[in-house]
Amino acid sequence: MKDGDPQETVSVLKDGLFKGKGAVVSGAGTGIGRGIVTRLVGLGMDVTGLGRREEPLAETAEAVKEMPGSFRYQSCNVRDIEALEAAIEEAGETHGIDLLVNNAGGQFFAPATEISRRGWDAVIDLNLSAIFTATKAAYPYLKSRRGAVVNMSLSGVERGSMGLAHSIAARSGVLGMTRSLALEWAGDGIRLNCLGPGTVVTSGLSDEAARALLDGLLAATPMHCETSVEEVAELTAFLASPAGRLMTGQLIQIDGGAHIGAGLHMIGAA
Ligand SMILES: CCCCCCCCC/C=C/C(=O)SCCNC(=O)CCNC(=O)[C@H](O)C(C)(C)COP(=O)(O)OP(=O)(O)OC[C@H]1O[C@@H](n2cnc3c(N)ncnc32)[C@H](O)[C@@H]1OP(=O)(O)O
Ligand SMILES: NC(=O)C1=CN([C@@H]2O[C@H](COP(=O)(O)OP(=O)(O)OC[C@H]3O[C@@H](n4cnc5c(N)ncnc54)[C@H](OP(=O)(O)O)[C@@H]3O)[C@@H](O)[C@H]2O)C=CC1
Repeated sequence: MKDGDPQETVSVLKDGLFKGKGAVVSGAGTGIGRGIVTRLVGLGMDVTGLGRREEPLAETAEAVKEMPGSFRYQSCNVRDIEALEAAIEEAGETHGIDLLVNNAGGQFFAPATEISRRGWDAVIDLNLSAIFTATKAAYPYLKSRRGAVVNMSLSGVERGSMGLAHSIAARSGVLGMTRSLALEWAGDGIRLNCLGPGTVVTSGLSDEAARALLDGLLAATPMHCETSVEEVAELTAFLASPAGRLMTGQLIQIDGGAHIGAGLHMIGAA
């Protein structure tokens, strides 16, 4: 994003759009999650943020405190089923859930031969099972508001990716689950979609190995660009807005064409 302030540049939704609406965003203390919270609260939403560490969540709270909506947070490990269910219920009872953003996620980068069963389970728990738990727990609240779910996925999830067998398996599972629940819950007016960002330069991609791959990733992206946090946030808000009313069961890739080029799926091949 080269022109002007990124938020200004990509903001197309109208002020006050989400006044009186409620959301839950996981992974709300950093990166994409913080960007989504910032946009939703800016549009007037009351948002509960989840994450394990309090400090980054408190920083998000500080960043949005003057904005039209509100932000509260709870320390919660989304791999702890009971804690996650309790956090969703509390948010639902406090401000209702018009939007659930399952954004917390991540993985380590390793060839399949170096992924232990515990490593596999950790990545599947975080990137697949936790999303099912949160979405199921949010169902009654989503139903009463005819709400929406946005599941954070990866660009190129429908292709394989070297070094990411566990994560791609989990996120492919989320895509299948998203489409299945889009069918099951369509009659309740609940819509579910996946977003597939390309390369977003956040603290999650700041280690040395990731930085070393970044240039290659961007070179292999047809539009030769990163995806900004603000672009992912605006699209998330769009999907929850009345303009997204007929969109459900979709994977929307916001990646400068990476998924149709020699993008993320070729990571490690270079
Ligand atoms: C580089 C370029 C990237 C480039 C990658 C490009 C990706 C595309 C874009 C995606 C970007 C992002 O997702 S950005 C977000 C990135 N942020 C993150 O990924 C942070 C979140 N990640 C995590 O918390 C961890 O990776 C995760 C494993 C999921 C959970 O960690 P836990 O603390 O619960 O688990 P641990 O106790 O540490 O480990 C559990 C098991 O996993 C194994 N394990 C952990 N790390 C391992 C590793 N590097 N290689 C092998 N095995 C590993 C351990 O050995 C354990 O198995 P045993 O030894 O058998 O006991
Ligand atoms: N950056 C990128 O290029 C891309 C990222 N993505 C995906 O977007 C999402 C956000 O990534 P990004 O912002 O870049 O990375 P970050 O590492 O900054 O964000 C991950 C967030 O998830 C939270 N989290 C991780 N594990 C848990 C857990 N067990 N319980 C609760 N919260 C947890 C972390 O908080 P805490 O550690 O405090 O728990 C952190 O806030 C992830 O799913 C990522 O895989 C997808 C495509 C590209």
